[in-house]
Amino acid sequence: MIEARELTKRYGDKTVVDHLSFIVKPGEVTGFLGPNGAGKSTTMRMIIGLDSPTAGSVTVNGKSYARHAAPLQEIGTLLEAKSVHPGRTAFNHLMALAHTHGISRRRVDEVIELAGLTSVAGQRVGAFSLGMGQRLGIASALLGDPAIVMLDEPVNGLDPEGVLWVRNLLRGLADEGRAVMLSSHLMSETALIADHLVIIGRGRLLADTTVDDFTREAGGSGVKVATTEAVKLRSLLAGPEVTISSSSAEELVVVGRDAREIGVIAAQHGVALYELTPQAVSLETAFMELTHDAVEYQSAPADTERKAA
Ligand SMILES: Nc1ncnc2c1ncn2[C@@H]1O[C@H](COP(=O)(O)OP(=O)(O)OP(=O)(O)O)[C@@H](O)[C@H]1O
Repeated sequence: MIEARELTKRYGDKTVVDHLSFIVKPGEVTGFLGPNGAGKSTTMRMIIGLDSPTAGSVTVNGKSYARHAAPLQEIGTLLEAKSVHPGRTAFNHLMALAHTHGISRRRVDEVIELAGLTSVAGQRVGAFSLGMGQRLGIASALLGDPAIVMLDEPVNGLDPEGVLWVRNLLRGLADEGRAVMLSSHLMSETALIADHLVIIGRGRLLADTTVDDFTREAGGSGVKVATTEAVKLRSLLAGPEVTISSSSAEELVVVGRDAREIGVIAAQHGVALYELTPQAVSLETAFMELTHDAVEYQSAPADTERKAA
């Protein structure tokens, strides 16, 4: 378990992480989301003691990271720009790490296989593609068989097969009872892997929720119905919790009744429908709306860019 309490980091007069509290629980995948510059990497660096908090605290399995005698066995991490000696082979890199923690050669072979690196284990890391480097980073994170796995942007640079592999691997690790935390700036990808979401912007907590709740809230913007009998259908669907708007003579947008209910009412009254479409908001759109005011690097709208060009 990771527990952050009022975690704060300032660089000069800039507050990069601002009174952030959250829990990463065993048996769950926690997605740590935020736009570029939100403070995700800084928070992760503080979790493993690479940066010290200006205020607040964070513990890993009940203690600060530095107080664990064998931290690799508590928390396995993949942080961006991890330093790996380019002249070493993948096998030697993992063996060197294993030696520092008394981890057996057998475990090194296991993680090489788990990460799909068997055929390239004897190759120099400097010649690795971005995707192979990510796999090696994940293999390193799993070396100590840790109860917590924390990965910064683990699908960066991976091809679709690699993305699927990470997704299944992380799901499997959580199902074994481990606490899994992964950062991302992609909501849709994270929603496929995570159970729990911690969303930050400008270092502050914007939402601590579940993927199910976030998806449900993002989806509730009505059902579009098209029929030649719009006036009749409007009165059939009316109700105290129902709002109906109309953009043309044959179209209604109904909020407060789902598509199934509307279809059944229309059929019972012999009203023919030629469209019945739930107006789902994409997860990415909902995420962008949530984080909009907290985006550090706003891009100009596309048409402004065109005019400027
Ligand atoms: N050593 C530092 N000195 C000064 N400012 C820093 C330092 N490290 C990070 N920052 C600033 O802190 C903010 C948060 O950076 P951080 O890398 O934690 O964000 P992030 O959410 O991981 O972003 P990204 O998705 O782009 O990786 C940024 O504005 C960054 O410029």
